[in-house]
Amino acid sequence: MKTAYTLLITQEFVVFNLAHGPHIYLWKELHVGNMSDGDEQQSLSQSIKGRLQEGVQNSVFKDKGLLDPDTVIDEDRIVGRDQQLDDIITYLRPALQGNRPPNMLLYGPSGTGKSLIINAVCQQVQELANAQGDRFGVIRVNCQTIKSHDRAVYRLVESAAIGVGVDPGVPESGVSTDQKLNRFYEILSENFDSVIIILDEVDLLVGRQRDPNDEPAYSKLLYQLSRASQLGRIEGDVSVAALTNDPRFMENLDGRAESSFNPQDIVFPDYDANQLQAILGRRRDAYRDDVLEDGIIPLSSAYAAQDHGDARKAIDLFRKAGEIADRQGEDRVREEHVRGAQKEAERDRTLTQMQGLSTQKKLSLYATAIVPVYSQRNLNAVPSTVAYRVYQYITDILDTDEKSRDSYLRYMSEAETYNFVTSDKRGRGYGSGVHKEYTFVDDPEVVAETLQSDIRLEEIENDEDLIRSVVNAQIDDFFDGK
Ligand SMILES: Nc1ncnc2c1ncn2[C@@H]1O[C@H](COP(=O)(O)OP(=O)(O)OP(=O)(O)O)[C@@H](O)[C@H]1O
Repeated sequence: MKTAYTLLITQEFVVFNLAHGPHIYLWKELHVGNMSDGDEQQSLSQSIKGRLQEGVQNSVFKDKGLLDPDTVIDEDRIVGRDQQLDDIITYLRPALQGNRPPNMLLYGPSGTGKSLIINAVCQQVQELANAQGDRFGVIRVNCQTIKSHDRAVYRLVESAAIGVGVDPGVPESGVSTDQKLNRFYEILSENFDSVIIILDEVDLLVGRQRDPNDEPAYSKLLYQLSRASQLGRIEGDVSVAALTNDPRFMENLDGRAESSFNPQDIVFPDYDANQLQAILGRRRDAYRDDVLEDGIIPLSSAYAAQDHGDARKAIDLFRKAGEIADRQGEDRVREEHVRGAQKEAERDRTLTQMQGLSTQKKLSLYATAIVPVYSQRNLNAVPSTVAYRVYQYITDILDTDEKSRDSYLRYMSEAETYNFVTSDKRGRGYGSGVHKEYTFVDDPEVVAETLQSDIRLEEIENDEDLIRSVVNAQIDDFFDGK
């Protein structure tokens, strides 16, 4: 039965004048469900459920998991990489014949399939080994966030222990690294005939180096693991597969580590736009039938190909475009959604990289970015002279410190090392000298927008027309002036 009441809603309180006196609720509390036994609550739940279901039913995705960065895909979705597959199959075959596979070094830029291919082959070896009654194990550790050699050893213990369902048997701290290493060898000896240790992003395991000449942690670890196997400190066969983006990785290894690790190299080159299209094509069924416009896969691939052919990036764009379509309640994924996804990705990258810059550096970069954005001419490269004058004008309206032209050039060199811009020197004809010009790696509009909110430049929003005319006056002066 419904209760009769009158309602008074203020900004913060809701007053129910019930028969037995007023009841006052905080408006916020009420929103999260204080009327737990009322019809209103039921209809609110129904409406939330309805909206959730509507979101699921109307989604453009059929199997979004296929575009999840961590999904292990079936073999039939792997495109190309035949040479790398052949090599790794050849190197790992001995594991099925009672012999030790060689150590391996897989290198290539990020998103080129290193983890995918090694994991796919290891999975098959594991299935075959199980079928013939051999105990083959795979221990994976991503070294990206591991800060020291000791921590890396503990992570190996932990990963091995979880894999075989035993207690790590050593605490994370309070015992020596050697004790942890011994426990690791013990777990391996007791549980496996053959083991592959996959060290992903191995070059990031640098550890605490007091001196730049100190041996990096990865060098020490690779030495220990390869020696332990050679010296028989582990009963079964142990091989290490190290994955890295750094083609010069071996140059940084200590001599002893280099000679005991002594890996077989497997190179993973960049993908081109056609290969990326094929990779996305095999995951097309992540989407419902007929929701993808024709240009979606080529455009996502083209953007990712510009960025050294990173398959992860192509897949991310392909997924984010669908997420944008869903957010906008549209039933088709259009090219505009891919462009939106690319802008979001650039904005994220810009934001992350900008965190290290000081306000003056950000201002210099902002002044440079708005030149092509506001220019009436088709301007790809920004002359430093124009950008510096715009910088001066902006510091003037903001009433902030104005740094010298040399400082501005220095800040921009730093922006170059962060890969926001590339620079070139260009002559302006006989007797006119040489000037420096900057080209933005990402869309300068995105860089300018991101910087504008980051350094709270809202106060110059009102001066936008004025700044636009200053930019164009400076450009005209530079190109047409004497
Ligand atoms: N040849 C391929 N066929 C199908 N999918 C691929 C292929 N190469 C890469 N991918 C997909 O791209 C994404 C990135 O691949 P992967 O993680 O293997 O790259 P990586 O080279 O190990 O990168 P990183 O160096 O950053 O760790 C994964 O989702 C993977 O499934």
